[in-house]
Amino acid sequence: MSMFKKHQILLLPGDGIGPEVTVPVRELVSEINRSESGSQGKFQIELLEGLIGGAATDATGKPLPKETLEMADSCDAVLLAAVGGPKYDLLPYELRPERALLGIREHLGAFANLRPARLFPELVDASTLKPEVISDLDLMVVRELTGGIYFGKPRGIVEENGIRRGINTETYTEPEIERVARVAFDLARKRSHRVTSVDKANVLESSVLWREVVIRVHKDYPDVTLDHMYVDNAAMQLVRKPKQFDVIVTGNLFGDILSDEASQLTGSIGMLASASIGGKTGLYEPIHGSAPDIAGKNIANPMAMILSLALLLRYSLNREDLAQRIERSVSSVLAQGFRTADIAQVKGQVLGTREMGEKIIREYSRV
Ligand SMILES: NC(=O)C1=CN([C@@H]2O[C@H](COP(=O)(O)OP(=O)(O)OC[C@H]3O[C@@H](n4cnc5c(N)ncnc54)[C@H](O)[C@@H]3O)[C@@H](O)[C@H]2O)C=CC1
Ligand SMILES: CC(C)CC(=O)C(=O)O
Ligand SMILES: [Mg+2]
Repeated sequence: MSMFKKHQILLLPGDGIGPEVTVPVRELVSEINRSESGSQGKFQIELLEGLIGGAATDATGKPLPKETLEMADSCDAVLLAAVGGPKYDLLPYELRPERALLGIREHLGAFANLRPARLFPELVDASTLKPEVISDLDLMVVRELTGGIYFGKPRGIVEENGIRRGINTETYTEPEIERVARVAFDLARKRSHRVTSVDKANVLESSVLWREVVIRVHKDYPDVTLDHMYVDNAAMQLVRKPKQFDVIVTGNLFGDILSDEASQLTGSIGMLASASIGGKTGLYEPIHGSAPDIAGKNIANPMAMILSLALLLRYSLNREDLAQRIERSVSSVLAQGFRTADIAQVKGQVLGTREMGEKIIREYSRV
């Protein structure tokens, strides 16, 4: 009988391109298990699957079934593809797929969303910026994930005197800011010791407090340089001179927007993975959504999802070696000239989602 526990990962394919980009992950996990099963091999992964988003609503009437949360709690990590789609857009907020996404992040306590934006050298031509501005780009957006305006109360649509009003509330507490700031400063220590805190402290009290707390926490990190930037300027600076940034720490809404912007610097949103940490169980997701415009066509880029598995191995399963092996496999396939449609603007042979997944897995078995 086996003497070791398999690492359990809960896979949540979700909606739109979610199930498509999940296929290569299942195959890659099989390949990892195969290559780790040697006589020294004590490392095996068991994939469980669950429902979330529109797929869960279709099957159970609820976007975030209790069973999904129970499975998430008992697993070592969760890997979620994407949720949402036009079919669900008119549902009330509590029943929307996006509510389920926020719900699982909150349930897991995954308050720090790390969104690395690293340019694979092979994709310099796919970036929207000139090679001299963009080459070697490697920045990290640390986005607060379980607070801010996506969660603040009051929220809703009310009617007063026949006029409807949509309400959302941006709110941050000191402990919420402090804990995510610490994650950013700790990360900066492992990188180039620079943090830019992004806020809108010229008009928002939540940002005034954000800035105050970040400055206070910074006192514990004298070896790290801290500067502050308003979010409108940061959005501009990201496309003007992105290499001025190393770690960006910011709130939920600003981080959501800035990381999608950063993805274009690296070629495509189909390339960027994320890790949401801070709770007992880590949550890993590509930064993209369910991309209904390309769903079901076998053209979505599976690399963001595959690279999210790499982050899971790095942060939750403590296997930096396997994370790097996946990243090397992606690099190597790109170096051979293979592209998915979203990164094929300039050159390369265009592969479908499945075929790109197969290439990366074959490469993984070699590198
Ligand atoms: N984490 C999640 O589950 C997220 C879910 N959403 C939901 O997804 C749905 C669509 O939202 P959008 O604003 O269109 O954002 P999106 O990220 O799904 O798509 C934006 C654009 O990027 C493209 N794109 C995204 N992922 C790609 C990939 N892997 N390969 C190639 N191209 C890719 C899409 O085709 C689209 O043109 C909505 O229901 C939204 O609420 C949006 C963002 C995150
Ligand atoms: C439902 C949204 C908050 C999802 C999203 O755009 C994201 O987390 O990047
Ligand atoms: Mg987003």
